[in-house]
Amino acid sequence: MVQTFTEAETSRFARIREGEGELNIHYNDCDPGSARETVVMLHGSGPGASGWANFNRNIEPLVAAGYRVILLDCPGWSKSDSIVCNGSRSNLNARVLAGLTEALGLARVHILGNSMGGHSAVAFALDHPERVGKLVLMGGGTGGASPFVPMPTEGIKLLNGLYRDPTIENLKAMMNVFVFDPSDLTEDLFQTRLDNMLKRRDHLENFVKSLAANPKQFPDFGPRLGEIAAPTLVIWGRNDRFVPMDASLRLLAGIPNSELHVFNNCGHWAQWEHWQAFNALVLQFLSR
Ligand SMILES: O=C(O)CCC(=O)/C=C/C=C(\O)C(=O)O
Repeated sequence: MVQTFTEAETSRFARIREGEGELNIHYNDCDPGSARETVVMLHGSGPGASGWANFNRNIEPLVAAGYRVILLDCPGWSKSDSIVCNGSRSNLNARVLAGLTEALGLARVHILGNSMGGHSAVAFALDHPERVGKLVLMGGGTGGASPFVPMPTEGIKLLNGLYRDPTIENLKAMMNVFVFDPSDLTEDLFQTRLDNMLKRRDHLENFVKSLAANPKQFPDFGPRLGEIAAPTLVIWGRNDRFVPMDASLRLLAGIPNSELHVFNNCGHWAQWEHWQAFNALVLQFLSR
């Protein structure tokens, strides 16, 4: 029988040191009870994003395969403390991930990062190589300009605009660019996402302040990708209008032990748009 989980029953908090203070960090812990390995999933930077919202189609198959799945809500999202990030948000998230894995006694984890989560996974792998098993980078992994697509991309412009003016119309405009086939997006999904956004206007305001303080929240790790020894699966949507597919080629070229899978007819949310094939791909990669 497939074990099912709810957000509420898996909801946890941990206090993580950051600088001179502490952050109250929310995460979901989906533990089958007999797991030998842990997969940490890191969400993207959109308004109202959370681990659960990004990865709810990916949790149960991984738990059914025996993995403990932890969904970290980065500072500035969901039920975690808010923060103004004046430096690298990729490295801030990596420090929080380091604190959480230490608090949970996890010496080594696999990391599945979506967009900003991918950038943060790479930052963590560069700072703590001994604590990374395998990496799955999906729609992210490094900042830096595309040689082919005008930046900021149309998707990022809509994302930044939504932070400034959080309306259902602007949310729909962003989400319709987010995925290749918007027909799968429901009014319920929009409303849930809008409710999550409006519950934490401090997150919205602080993201705008962070961008003003440092427009390059996600550094270009290109020169350091060769340091990553972890086996890495890069997954992208060919029709990604947020972080263009050529970023996947930079990751493939830079990370020595990496491979790339591109989903056709897929936007920026491969783990949601093609979830069955995505889950099978990830499980096969992790099991090797
Ligand atoms: O700007 C970047 O490089 C990262 C963009 C990003 O992380 C966007 C992700 C958005 C979501 O995952 C979401 O809104 O659910």
